[in-house]
Amino acid sequence: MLAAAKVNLYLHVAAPDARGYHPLQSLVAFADIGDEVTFSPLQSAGSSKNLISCLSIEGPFAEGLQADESNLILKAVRRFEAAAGVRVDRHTIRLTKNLPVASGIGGGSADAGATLRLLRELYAPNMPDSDLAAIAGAIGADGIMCLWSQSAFAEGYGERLTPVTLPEVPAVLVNPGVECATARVYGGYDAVGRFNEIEAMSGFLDVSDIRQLISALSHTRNDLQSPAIHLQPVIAEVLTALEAQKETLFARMSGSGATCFALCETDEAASALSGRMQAMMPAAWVRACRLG
Ligand SMILES: C[C@](O)(CO)[C@H](O)COP(=O)(O)OP(=O)(O)OC[C@H]1O[C@@H](n2ccc(N)nc2=O)[C@H](O)[C@@H]1O
Ligand SMILES: Nc1ncnc2c1ncn2[C@@H]1O[C@H](COP(=O)(O)OP(=O)(O)OP(=O)(O)O)[C@@H](O)[C@H]1O
Repeated sequence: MLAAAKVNLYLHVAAPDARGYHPLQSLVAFADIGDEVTFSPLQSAGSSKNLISCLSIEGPFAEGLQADESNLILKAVRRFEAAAGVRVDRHTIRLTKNLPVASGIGGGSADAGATLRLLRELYAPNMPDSDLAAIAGAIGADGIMCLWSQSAFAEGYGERLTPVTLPEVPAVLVNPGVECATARVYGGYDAVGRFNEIEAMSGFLDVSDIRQLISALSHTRNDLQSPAIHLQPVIAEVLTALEAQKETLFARMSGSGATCFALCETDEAASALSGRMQAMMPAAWVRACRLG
């Protein structure tokens, strides 16, 4: 099951509430690339004594991620077991970690979301969407959007979703290989103390092609881009490099960073841009994809 990368096409953030959480408004889209979560039946049902041993992690970003209770996949399993009143003991879980960790494209939330979709299918097919969403939302602010992996306006703290139809857009994702801890980036936004208002955005409801999308995006921001650059200045280098390329129609950082995205007219343009960015930044993670 694909655990699709999430891209915040824009992200408007208001002042924190009493708990320190930030009301926001974002347009999120999902890529056709991501991590892979696979469930395999155990040889003898019920033979797993310890679920920790049932999660294995492989792939280019496996290193540094623990296959223990700190992993969002096992957090999803635990919460699902409690909500459904079942024991998840008939399968092993394999995560192929293709997405960089703590990179603003929701990898951990997407892994949890893919896990929950598979768990429902295999262990509680009658569980309503609302129950599954409640589990995903308890795991993180991006949990519900990454559970459904559908383009949407996200409001509230990221949990209130309005589906939106976007054109499929060729894109390039670039992560410079530095981690951005979400809480630190929000903390940097608070430290500056210049908070934006969140206005209703209607310009995206009838977007049918990439030009209209970019025109609507030009009136928006990612309010976390500046505090993320303050923490990791290399993000500004990525954006400058992307903006200087002829294939780039629009470039911005996603989420709390450090991954940046460029939107392109065609798949060929995205592929050419991806190749050139990788040559310019050999240590970076660079991928051409489609957002939709
Ligand atoms: C930046 C975004 O990715 C945009 O979609 C999200 O707002 C963050 O989503 P996430 O990574 O799932 O966030 P969580 O794991 O729930 O929270 C991490 C930390 O981010 C901060 N946080 C998160 C969401 C939000 N609306 N306001 C916040 O201030 C809190 O300090 C929290 O402790
Ligand atoms: N399966 C997982 N994949 C990635 N990170 C995980 C996973 N399980 C736990 N984590 C922890 O969660 C934290 C956030 O990782 P993640 O990759 O989801 O961040 P992100 O891409 O910045 O997400 P967002 O865009 O939602 O802020 C990391 O510090 C990581 O150690």
